[in-house]
Order: sequence, then structure tokens, then C-alpha cells
Amino acid sequence: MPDRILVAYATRYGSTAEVAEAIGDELRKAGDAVDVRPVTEVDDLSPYRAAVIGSPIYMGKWLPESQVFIERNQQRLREMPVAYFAAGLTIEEDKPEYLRKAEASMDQVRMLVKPADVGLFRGKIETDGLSFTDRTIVKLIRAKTGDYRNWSAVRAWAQAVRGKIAPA
Ligand SMILES: Cc1cc2nc3c(=O)[nH]c(=O)nc-3n(C[C@H](O)[C@H](O)[C@H](O)COP(=O)(O)O)c2cc1C
Repeated sequence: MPDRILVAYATRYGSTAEVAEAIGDELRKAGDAVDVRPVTEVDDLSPYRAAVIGSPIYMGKWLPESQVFIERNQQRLREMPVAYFAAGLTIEEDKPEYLRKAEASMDQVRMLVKPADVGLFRGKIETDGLSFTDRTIVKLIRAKTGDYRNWSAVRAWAQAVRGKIAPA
């Protein structure tokens, strides 16, 4: 019987990888066997009994690699409990219309595999290190830069999600 939990993520600048690590850490502390890995490095789902899959939001959407991962593995994922999380800067606004938009970033993957739970977290943008295109977009939309990740919210969600992806 597979007994591990997979925490798989996409990231462009690394901040969502750290969110995934914090989720994995919390599950491990609670006693689970966990692998935290980029979606692009997971080929075999047979060791896993549950999966937590996430992506940052770019222009209202998940990064394609997380979507492709779910598409490619949808058959197997439908047989296990799955939870999704998304990280984005607009989530910090804490306004219903922003939250709805953040939720909408997961519409496609929700249709492929229904999640037992969904987490929405604030993200991080630092202008240094952004690609030219991303820096231009950030300037154009006058996005507020900074690290808005709320670690206690991430950890609290990980603790709560543990119950929702527990074996029946
Ligand atoms: C070009 C660009 C577009 C973005 N678009 C969105 C968006 O539509 N909604 C949102 O909530 N956050 C948006 N963000 C913020 C990112 O989701 C946030 O910075 C995230 O934490 C980045 O994760 P990463 O470091 O793992 O790539 C955008 C950031 C950039 C640079």
C-alpha cells in the first residue's frame, strides 16, 4: 500500500517552493512520510496515497507545468485524496472579488480532479531577479512588491488539510 504524501509545486522565482516546503514540514511534524518536489520531477505516483499540488498565479492562471502535471496524471490522482494551493499577490488584498479571481485560477484543474480542499496564500515579488517581461508587467500594473507570505496561515492550512487527505 502506498503510504507517502506528495507535495508537488511549480514556481518561477522560488517563493512557492518555500510554501510547499513549509506544508511538507508541517505534515512531517504530524508524522507523515512526505516528499516535496517540483511537478516537473515527479514521474511515478505509485508511492503516494495523497497529493497536495500547488502553483503561483501569473496573469490569473496557474503555471502550465502544474496544470500539465494534473492533466497527465488525472487518472491516478482521481483515485487518491488531492488538495490544491495557489500563491498570489492579489490574495493579500483580502477582498472577495480578488479571492474569487484567485479561486478561478484553479477552475481548469478542479474540472480534471476534484480537490478535497483548496488553500490560497499570499505570495512574494521582489523586483530584483525578475525577467525583463515580468518586471515590465509589474511596473505597468503597479504591483506592490514585497514578501507577503503568511507562514502561520500556510502552516495552519497544512494541519487542517492533513485530516482531509487522511486515509478513509
Ligand atoms: C508578471 C507577474 C504576474 C502576476 N500575476 C498575478 C496574478 O494574476 N494574480 C496574483 O494573485 N498574483 C500574481 N502575481 C504574483 C505572483 O503570483 C507571486 O509573486 C508569487 O508568489 C510568485 O511565486 P514564485 O516565486 O513561486 O514564482 C504575478 C507576478 C508577476 C511577476
